[in-house]
Amino acid sequence: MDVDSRLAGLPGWRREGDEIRRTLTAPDFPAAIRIVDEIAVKAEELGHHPDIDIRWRTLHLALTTHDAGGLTELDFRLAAVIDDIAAKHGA
Ligand SMILES: C[C@H](O)[C@H](O)[C@H]1CNC2=NC(N)=NC(=O)C2=N1
Repeated sequence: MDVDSRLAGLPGWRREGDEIRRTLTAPDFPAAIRIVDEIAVKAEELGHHPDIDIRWRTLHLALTTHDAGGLTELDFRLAAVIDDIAAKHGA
C-alpha cells in the first residue's frame, strides 16, 4: 500500500513507524470523552480499534494493524471516521 499517498488525504495524521497518529484537542474533557465514546461504537462496527491516550481534553490516537504487522486499508478507513467524529465535536 502507498502509505504516503493515503496520508496526503488525511491532513491531521502523521506516520510514525508502523503507525499513523493524530492528536485532537476537544473543547473540554466531557467532549473528549464523548469523542472517545463515538469512536468506540465505530471501532466495534469496523472490528478495528485505535490506541487512545486521554490527557484532559487532548486525545492522542494511534492506528496500526497488529494482525498484519503494519498499516492496512482499515487504518485509513478508521482515520477518516475519527476525522468526521472530531469535526462534529469541534476538536
Ligand atoms: C481478532 C480481532 O479481530 C483482532 O484482534 C483485531 C481487533 N482490532 C484490531 N485493531 C487494530 N487496530 N489492529 C488490529 O490488528 C486489530 N485486530
